[in-house]
Amino acid sequence: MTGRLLVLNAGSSSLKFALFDQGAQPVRVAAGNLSRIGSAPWITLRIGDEVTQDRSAAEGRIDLRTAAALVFDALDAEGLFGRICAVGHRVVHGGAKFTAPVRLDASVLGQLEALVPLAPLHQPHNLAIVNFAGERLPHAVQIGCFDTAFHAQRPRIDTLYPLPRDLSEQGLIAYGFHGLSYAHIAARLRELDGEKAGGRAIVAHLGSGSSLCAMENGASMATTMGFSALEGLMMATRCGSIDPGILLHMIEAKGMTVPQISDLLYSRSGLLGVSGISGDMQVLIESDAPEAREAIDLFIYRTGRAIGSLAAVLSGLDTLVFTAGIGENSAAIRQRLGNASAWLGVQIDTDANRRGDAVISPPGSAVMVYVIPADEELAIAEGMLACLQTCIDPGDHSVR
Ligand SMILES: Nc1ncnc2c1ncn2[C@@H]1O[C@H](COP(=O)(O)OP(=O)(O)O)[C@@H](O)[C@H]1O
Ligand SMILES: CC(=O)OP(=O)(O)O
Ligand SMILES: [Mg+2]
Repeated sequence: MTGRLLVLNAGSSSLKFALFDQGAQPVRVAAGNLSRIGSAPWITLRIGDEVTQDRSAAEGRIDLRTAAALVFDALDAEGLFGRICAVGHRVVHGGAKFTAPVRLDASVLGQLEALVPLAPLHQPHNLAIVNFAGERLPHAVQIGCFDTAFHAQRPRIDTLYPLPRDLSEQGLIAYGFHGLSYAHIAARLRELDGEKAGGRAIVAHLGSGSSLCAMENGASMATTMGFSALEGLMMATRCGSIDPGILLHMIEAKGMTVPQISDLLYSRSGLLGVSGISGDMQVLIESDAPEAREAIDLFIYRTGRAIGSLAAVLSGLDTLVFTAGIGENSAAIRQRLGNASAWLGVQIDTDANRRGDAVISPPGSAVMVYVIPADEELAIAEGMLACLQTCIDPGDHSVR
């Protein structure tokens, strides 16, 4: 009997999880999501095609370690806890060093801990979940797969900031994130379009955290997130790109401390900050408040502008892909971003978009527009298999 792979994908508003049978290719046997961890935690679990859990998971805000405990309990209750031989984790920041899946031993974990200040909404929670999984499944191998890895080979010019050279050499460069999602989308585009993989493509990963990736034949050429997961698009609670002069003003004129500024930029800005209501796009869409409307308008404006900027990197556009929570579920946001990108040749078929079809551009349009579900879990499971084959002896799970 083969072992099973448990995948844990901690995002800023959710803990997604999946169980795969180990084989030449990973075969998914169960999957679920503990969403809205910051407001009203809700868990869904699907085994095969059957939804076995779809319920409130806790009262009010929980941390990710608690979320992991709830997920482990849900798996246990369904009898899915045995046979897990490896746990794969989405680790948001791999820095300059970790550009491929790696076994999470004490030395690696120490190095990843040092990157916590660069991704405070994610990295500490990722590592807390690794520790938790190690306690609950002490015999399972733990493997980290990195959001930064997919972007590591992109042109150097896109990684540089116009700062003194010695700072770039110290690692103050743009890393880019959401790479596990982009790797999966690139693989799907390759299935749909062969080696061209959509040619000059922009992938819009619009979730709680949002970013864009410009791809050429499936390879990352440019991306909107940078040194940290703060840069680029306006997000649920993160500001995205702002004038760094604002930070100087906060420090000099307002006397704000580093933790106060960090809290402002990561947790009190974006859709939440502008609306004053919520960082959840669905809540804002359903609201009549003018502040909610303005927050959505700003999200569209800035995302549309960024699509234009990445199209300039690609010198044109053949393919546009929407993915992640907002990209997959909101026809209204897709329509508005399509309209904002009409000058690039983007057209949206209103009915196909409303139905959420896989292709939402009309036949014969200059730019193919797809909706492709994010599947970071599959990208992680594939990374785990590669790591188990290359760096771990399958016999005893010890490092070769
Ligand atoms: N039907 C919908 N309309 C608009 N936004 C939606 C819809 N469904 C989900 N979302 C948004 O998707 C976001 C969560 O996306 P997700 O990719 O799961 O985030 P993360 O992985 O960062 O936790 C939430 O902000 C939620 O509002
Ligand atoms: C990197 C990042 O922002 O991830 P998420 O969208 O899952 O919060
Ligand atoms: Mg996510």
